[in-house]
Amino acid sequence: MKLLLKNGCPVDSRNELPEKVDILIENNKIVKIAENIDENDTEIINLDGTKVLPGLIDMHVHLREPGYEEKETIKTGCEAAAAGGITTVAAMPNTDPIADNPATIELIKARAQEALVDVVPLGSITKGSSGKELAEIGFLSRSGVKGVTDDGNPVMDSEVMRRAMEYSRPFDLPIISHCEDLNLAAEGVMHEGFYSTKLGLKPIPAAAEEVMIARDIALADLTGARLHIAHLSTARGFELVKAARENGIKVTAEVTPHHLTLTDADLQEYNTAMKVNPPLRSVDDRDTLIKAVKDGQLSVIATDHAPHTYEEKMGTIDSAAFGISGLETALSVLHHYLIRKGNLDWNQIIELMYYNPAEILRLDKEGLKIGSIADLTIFAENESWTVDTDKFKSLGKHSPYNGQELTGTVKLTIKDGKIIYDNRGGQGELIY
Ligand SMILES: NC(=O)N[C@@H](CC(=O)O)C(=O)O
Ligand SMILES: [Zn+2]
Ligand SMILES: [Zn+2]
Repeated sequence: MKLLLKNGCPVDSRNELPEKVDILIENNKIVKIAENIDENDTEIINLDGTKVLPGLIDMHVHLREPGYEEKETIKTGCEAAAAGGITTVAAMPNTDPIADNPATIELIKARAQEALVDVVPLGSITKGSSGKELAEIGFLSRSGVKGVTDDGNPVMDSEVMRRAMEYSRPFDLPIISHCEDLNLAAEGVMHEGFYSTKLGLKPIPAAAEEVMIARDIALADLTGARLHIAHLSTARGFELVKAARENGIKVTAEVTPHHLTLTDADLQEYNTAMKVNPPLRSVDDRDTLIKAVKDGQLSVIATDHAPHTYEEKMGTIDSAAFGISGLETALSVLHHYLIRKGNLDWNQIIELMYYNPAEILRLDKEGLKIGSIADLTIFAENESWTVDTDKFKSLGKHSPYNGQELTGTVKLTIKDGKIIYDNRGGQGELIY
């Protein structure tokens, strides 16, 4: 099987490429990249100057299977990823059962074989993510997990976290930390500040995140572990990470598209689609995070795609579940709000959503290069679309961007040399 993509604008500064290229794909691999390729008996697609990116990696995705298939399944979550131009997702272990053992990892891997995109399993740090007793991190590593995390919960006990970090080292696994002091966060539902007072909603102080980041950095320094901070949301949290990196401590951090584009003021209409953990923060926090990614001081953008059922997200802010569906809007949101405004460029996107997550998870990714697996994302910058959660492939229908017009559209997603998502006619068709 052959596929020839003509006139694409490649984005990959780590491989030297002309401004416009043709890419020939044979079976599952890129076999030729050149300014002009003539080839017979092949399907030809003219990309008309749209962007060609290496297939993106989202290292923070809640696929919910096994156990919460009413929220999402591996199949539907991977369909949402394909529609978002993402060809690899790391699956969070807060399923039921928690992915704290090899059997559950094997089940996830087996079910993921039928899925449209690659699923990289993550295991939990502690048994049942209860924060009490370490999971069998060695066995998890042997069954193929690429990181460990109790995401959804912090590891509150510092001694347990220390031991987890020590155990992670011989397996070269990153510890992905959900930084939240549960005593400080208490029953809070939104960021503590002017708006929590104005709206009469229970607050979560920025310090609930910051004290745990500070603790984890101290423990990473003590143990030499690789620490990755999940969904960083505060300015001081960023300053802590930056200072630790400058001191040679092995810490990376990720930020979500929603924390880069929204703030606590967006809760004023009591829209539960804005309820997420960590909460949308202040303008100052958001602007600090934007500057951090712009300056290349943050490693990763990840969606923290956290789908829930309609019932779980209806009702009041107090009662609704934390979490939003992010896979299908991420790239367009980043383009619309950041790239278009000069706060981020395409090569940075590739660092943040491809090379850096690949390095943290130890995935072998070489970008747009002869011999690479042909996982590609084709993105049209000049075409707009209106977010309509009813049309989401994800079962999670809650997005803070619902109803918004975004500039920039995923046109095609190619996985292993095969088109898995075709949006050229605007229909957003999935192809198995
Ligand atoms: N981000 C969220 O608001 N929710 C996540 C948990 C998490 O990422 O901590 C979930 O699993 O629903
Ligand atoms: Zn989390
Ligand atoms: Zn999460």
